[in-house]
Order: sequence, then structure tokens, then C-alpha cells
Amino acid sequence: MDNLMNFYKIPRDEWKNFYRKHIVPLSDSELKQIRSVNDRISLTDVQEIYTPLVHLLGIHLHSRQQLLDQQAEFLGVKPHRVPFILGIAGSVAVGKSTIARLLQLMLQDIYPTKRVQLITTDGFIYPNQELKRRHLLERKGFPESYDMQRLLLFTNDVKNGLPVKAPVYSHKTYDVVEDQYELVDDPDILIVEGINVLQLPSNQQLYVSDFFDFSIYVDAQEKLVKQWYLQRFEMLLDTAFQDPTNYYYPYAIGNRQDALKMAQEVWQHVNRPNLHSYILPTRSRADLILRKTTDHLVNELFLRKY
Ligand SMILES: Nc1ncnc2c1ncn2[C@@H]1O[C@H](COP(=O)(O)OP(=O)(O)O)[C@@H](O)[C@H]1O
Ligand SMILES: CC(C)(COP(=O)(O)O)[C@@H](O)C(=O)NCCC(=O)O
Repeated sequence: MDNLMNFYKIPRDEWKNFYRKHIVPLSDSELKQIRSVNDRISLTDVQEIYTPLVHLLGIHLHSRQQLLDQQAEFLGVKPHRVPFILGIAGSVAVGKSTIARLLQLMLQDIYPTKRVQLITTDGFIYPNQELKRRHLLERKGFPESYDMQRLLLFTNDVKNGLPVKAPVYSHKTYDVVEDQYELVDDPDILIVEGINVLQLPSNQQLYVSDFFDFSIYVDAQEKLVKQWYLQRFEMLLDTAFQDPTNYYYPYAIGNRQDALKMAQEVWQHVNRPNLHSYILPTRSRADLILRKTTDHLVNELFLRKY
């Protein structure tokens, strides 16, 4: 990987020894919770990759609050708690939302008194009707398909401790859900997951990531991500065939090979160019890059030095 000279390159075997002495076996209830996120997550990775990662996030969480407290003292104002925002970026189907839900669970477990919330930026994509009006239906996921101004204002409100509603996207209807919102109300930690979280909107001076306290880019070879995309597509078909309202229903009841061919084309003409032109170029802005290999196992990490 080029352009990563300001990162420590840490092989899995080295990373897994960080925080080793603090790692205790997972309890039955923890196992159950992890399986409810995704029953195919490797438990070895939970122990060897994600447990040290959660401790690293804890270091950032505490030092961030300490800095804010000291700054408040310097300014002679009352110190106050500011939500810690963790951004998670990467390609469509690389596993961002799975990692986001796993980290939410693990952080909540370690900090039971803190409120850990999670939102995905999919909800900030314009509704299909609006995409159609803007001739952007074929560009879903590209920077211009998101209401970035709204996302920026949303993150700003979160940082200011204001209650704010995040719009919700459904893979089932392939659209933003009308009148459905996720209420984000002054959490201690907010995880913001999406392909665009490290992007710079063309007409703005601010990055959404300016509001992040830590960011992770989930990375993998394109051929693996494409495979995960197609596998997820098949899983979506498997759940869609009983529900005529599901966007994937016509594909689910039709010829499987034709449906797969369509998904391959969507990858080739939409998600692949988006990855290379707009998502991958944001990788070196992350604080940590998680490099995954076959079966979603993490084999290498790149941690920003400065
Ligand atoms: N750690 C993992 N182990 C096994 N399967 C995974 C893992 N992470 C993601 N997946 C699978 O890969 C596909 C894409 O994951 P998802 O989290 O939906 O990606 P994204 O949010 O980046 O689009 C899904 O089918 C998901 O079940
Ligand atoms: C809505 C999305 C951009 C979100 O990406 P994801 O959360 O799946 O990583 C993506 O799922 C999508 O719909 N892309 C457009 C092309 C397609 O895959 O149908």
C-alpha cells in the first residue's frame, strides 16, 4: 500500500499481543450477543483484533475528555462532556456495519454507564425519487448522491449535545424510509459508519471527519470485497422471495443466474468505480486501517503515528 508513510504497519501476530494480559475468555452472554450481530464473525478476531482495538479507543476517549477539561480550565469556563465520535469508512460490502455493530456492543460492555449509539450515513442518501429527479439513480453511493450539508449539520449538532434525528435507509426497500428516524440524544460515544465519512464535500470547507475523534478505514482486496458483495446479494435474495414488497423480490423469484449477472454489473458499473474514485482515496485520512483477508479475517493494521 502506498502513501502510508505516517502509519505504523502492524502485522496481526504483533497486534494480538497488545493488551494480551487483560484479555479474558468471552462469557456465554458475550458470545450470544456477538452471534446476534453476525454468527459468522471469527471469535479469534474478536479476542485478538477487536479487544485490543476497543482498549485503544478507550485511551483516545479518556485523553480526549482530559484535553477538553484542561482547555475549559484554561478558558475559565465550566468543563462539560462532549460526545466522542468514531467514524468507520470503507467500500460498499467490506463489512463496515458489522464492525460498527460489534464495536458498539464491545464498547457498551466495557463502559456500561456510557451511552453508545450508532448511525449509518446511508440515511443521508437522497430518497430514490429525488435521485431520479437529479438523474442520479445510477450514482447511488457516489458523493453527489448524499445530502452532505445535512450530514455535516447533524454531526455538528451531535457534538453540541443537541438531540437530533438521523434518517434511516432500508436495504429491503432500497430507499430512505419516509418519516422514520433514529434519535441521537447526547450519547457518550457515537459511531458513524458509511462509505463517505472521510470524504470532502465539493462545496464545503469542512469535512464530516473534522468532528471525528477517531476514524477507521476497513480495507480489503477488491476481488474479496466483490465476493462479499455478491454473497450479501444472495443472502438478500434468500430473505426477499417471501415478500413481494421487497425491492429484491423480482430477482428472488426469477432466474438466479440472471440475478447474479445483474449484481455483477452493478458492482462493475457502480460500486467498483465508486470505490476507486471516491472511497479508496480517503483511506490515508483514517487513524487506523484494518486490512482484511479471506473470510473477513484481519491480517494487518496500520495505525497513524502522528
Ligand atoms: N467479520 C465478518 N465475518 C463474517 N462475515 C462478515 C463479517 N463482516 C461482514 N460480513 C458479511 O459481509 C457482508 C458485508 O458486510 P456489511 O457489514 O453489510 O458491509 P458494509 O456495511 O460495509 O456494506 C455481509 O454479508 C456480512 O454478513
Ligand atoms: C446504499 C449503499 C451506497 C450503502 O453502502 P453499504 O452500507 O452497503 O456499504 C449501497 O448499498 C448501494 O446501494 N449502492 C448502490 C449500488 C448497489 O449496490 O445497488
